[in-house]
Amino acid sequence: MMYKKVTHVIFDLDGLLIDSEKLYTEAFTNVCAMYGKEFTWELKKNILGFQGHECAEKIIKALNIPTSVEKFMDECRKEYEVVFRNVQLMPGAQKLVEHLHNKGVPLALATSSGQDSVDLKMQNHKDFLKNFHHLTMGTSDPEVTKGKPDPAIFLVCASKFPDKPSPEDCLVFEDAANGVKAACAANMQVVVVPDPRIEPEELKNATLQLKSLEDFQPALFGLPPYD
Ligand SMILES: O=c1[nH]cc([C@@H]2O[C@H](COP(=O)(O)O)[C@@H](O)[C@H]2O)c(=O)[nH]1
Ligand SMILES: [Mg+2]
Repeated sequence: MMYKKVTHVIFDLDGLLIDSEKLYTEAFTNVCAMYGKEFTWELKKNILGFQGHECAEKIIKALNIPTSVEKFMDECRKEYEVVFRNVQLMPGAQKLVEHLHNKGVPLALATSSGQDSVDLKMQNHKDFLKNFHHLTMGTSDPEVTKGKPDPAIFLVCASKFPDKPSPEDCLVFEDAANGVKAACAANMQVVVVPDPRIEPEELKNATLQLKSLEDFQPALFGLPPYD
């Protein structure tokens, strides 16, 4: 078998389980436009999967926007209140997560976001969150000393399962290149479901690349198959 058997699964959130990356893009586009600047894919691809303050820093610097990180983030937060009212789950997310949970596979979330942001984005998906044993939020958790691509978030997340699996026992799902790097650095296998515009070179270390979560076959990693 090409893939190693796992017992625990860790999911990224934005762009992987929920269709929020296009909403972040909408928010950033609007805030940049207030400064007469254009938020492009070239910029987006460099901030994908990073923590909020890192995104703000990179945008301000790249577009030479005359403002502070704090002010820019405040302006973004106002946009988030609007765009995140109706966040949709990604195709296949509910089916896969509920299937694994119902079969007794321990699941967790590891997101670069913070608590406020997760509360806002998941306001209509509270039942969905009950499938996860715990959430590790990079921006809110002091144990996560560095954001992705550092492996800290995945190692901290794995350590919060009661039976303390080793990294090799954990399978990560990601959409972003820096998340793939973080998972590899944590010594975990990683399934990537990327934005199709990401260069293949950036994802070459992923264990498996899929177009959609709907295409995932759990048995490949020794997980219970769909009935
Ligand atoms: O306060 C913020 N939190 C999160 C993001 C976004 O969230 C994504 C990371 O979240 P996750 O690790 O769940 O993919 C990033 O791509 C970024 O677009 C952001 O912009 N601002
Ligand atoms: Mg993501």
